[in-house]
Amino acid sequence: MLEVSAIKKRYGTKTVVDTVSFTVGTSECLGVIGPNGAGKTTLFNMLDGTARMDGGRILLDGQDISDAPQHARARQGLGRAYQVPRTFVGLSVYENVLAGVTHGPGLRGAAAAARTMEILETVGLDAKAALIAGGLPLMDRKRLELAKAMSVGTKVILLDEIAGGLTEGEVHALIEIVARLKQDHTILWIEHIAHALMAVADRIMVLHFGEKLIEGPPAEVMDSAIVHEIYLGIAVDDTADT
Ligand SMILES: Nc1ncnc2c1ncn2[C@@H]1O[C@H](COP(=O)(O)OP(=O)(O)OP(=O)(O)O)[C@@H](O)[C@H]1O
Repeated sequence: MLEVSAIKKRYGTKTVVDTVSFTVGTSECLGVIGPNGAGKTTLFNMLDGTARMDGGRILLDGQDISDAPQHARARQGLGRAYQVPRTFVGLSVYENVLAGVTHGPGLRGAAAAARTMEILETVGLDAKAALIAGGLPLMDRKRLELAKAMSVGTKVILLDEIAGGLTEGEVHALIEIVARLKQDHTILWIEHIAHALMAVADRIMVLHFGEKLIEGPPAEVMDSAIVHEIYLGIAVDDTADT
């Protein structure tokens, strides 16, 4: 569904994403981790068209979207949920999602209304459809952020550290929603909360100074010497003695 080949981004003389490639299929979740400044957000910005690429190619469902503007990528089914929810605070929960299904997949009338309610049910907000978004507690704002990403992202959803700031119980509820979304979407998830990624991701990719260091099954990647080294500062040679 998403095929990324050798994408690159430079700011001035600094290469912040360096020749990164990966593919993610439907009903798959690729977790993305890496220390601060590793290039994770810049990667997402290139995927959704917020940042221009300096090289490489992105195929979405077989179509080359490398030069497509952000709104065109949204129309082709790519949505994104942000760490700090970007809700329209003065609109209702329902109107926030309706705006997405209208502008993304371009639904109208009864079809748009039905899709909006279906999405709200998926994230557990159907009973709160009429409430004003700005008054929701944090977990419900996260649910709404996911709903907005779904409203546009009919095929691919980018999740940008959505579990931040939640209680342990809320993180579990979020994991369940993401697992539901995964059934019929392609998901990329940047997340610092490791157990959330371990629960849903099929593979994890590690970025460091813009380069992809490793990609593989979650347990294998999290136990790898390279991850221990970059997160805990334990040199690979040292671990051999312990
Ligand atoms: N608009 C910009 N102009 C110049 N440099 C930038 C810009 N955006 C990001 N960078 C630099 O690119 C590098 C990668 O940043 P990025 O935000 O993608 O990292 P990250 O892995 O998402 O980090 P974090 O986990 O802290 O969000 C950093 O060195 C950052 O300072």
